[in-house]
Amino acid sequence: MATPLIIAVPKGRILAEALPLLARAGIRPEPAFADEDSRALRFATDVVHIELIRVRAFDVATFVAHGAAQLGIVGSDVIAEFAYSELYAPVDLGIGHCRLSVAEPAAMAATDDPRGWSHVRVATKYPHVTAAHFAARGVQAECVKLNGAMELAPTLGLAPRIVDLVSSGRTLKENGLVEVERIMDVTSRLIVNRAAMKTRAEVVPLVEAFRRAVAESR
Ligand SMILES: Nc1ncnc2c1ncn2[C@@H]1O[C@H](COP(=O)(O)OP(=O)(O)OP(=O)(O)O)[C@@H](O)[C@H]1O
Ligand SMILES: O=P(O)(O)OC[C@H]1O[C@H](OP(=O)(O)OP(=O)(O)O)[C@H](O)[C@@H]1O
Repeated sequence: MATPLIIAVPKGRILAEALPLLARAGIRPEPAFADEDSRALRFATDVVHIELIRVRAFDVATFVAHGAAQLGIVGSDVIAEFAYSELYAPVDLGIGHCRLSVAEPAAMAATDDPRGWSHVRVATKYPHVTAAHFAARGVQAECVKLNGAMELAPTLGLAPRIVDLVSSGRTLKENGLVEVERIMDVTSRLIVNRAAMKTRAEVVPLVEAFRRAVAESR
């Protein structure tokens, strides 16, 4: 029997936006895939030999980089944070729009000038992107790694600033923070394992199917 082709898809907010794109690319998973209450992690699709796995957003890149999955759907924030050389990101899927930004308490921002920073202490889920961003402009960044709820860090004294994803800005506002610097714009991408691109004949036609699906949805 042929080895199945595995596509890694993040659970959470991207899943809902990814399902119509997958369908347009000709891949319809078994119903349990869209059911967030299901405890299954590996799902059949209506395409023989194509299976989906549902993993955490940050783990999609790791599964694909190591060849455990051949393709994946993941935010460009995650791709930038890992910078795996084994990953190729050929299609911008146009979903999961947000931005990665530096934020700080509104009272602090009133008198703060980012051009005067020489050292910053930052709470973030993105220590590598954060350090590289600040290093590029000669600022040393000391990062406190968190996996969520970064917005709590300034008021609780963990770090005066945060680097986190912003979309509507509601989370910042409700926690008394304001955006002071934008690091990158983010959308979700189709990622492919570079070796699989060469060794699995099904990969290139699938990439083209996703490209067409995105063009049709515009
Ligand atoms: N507010 C947002 N608006 C749009 N896209 C977002 C937003 N927040 C996150 N994303 C995108 O969705 C991806 C997954 O984010 P999500 O918040 O679902 O993951 P998470 O809850 O942090 O994941 P996990 O629980 O696995 O740690 C991010 O990597 C980013 O690309
Ligand atoms: O600007 P907004 O529209 O408020 O969106 C920003 C929020 O969205 C993301 O979190 P998410 O809602 O995914 O929660 P989580 O990180 O705790 O999973 C991000 O980490 C911010 O907290």
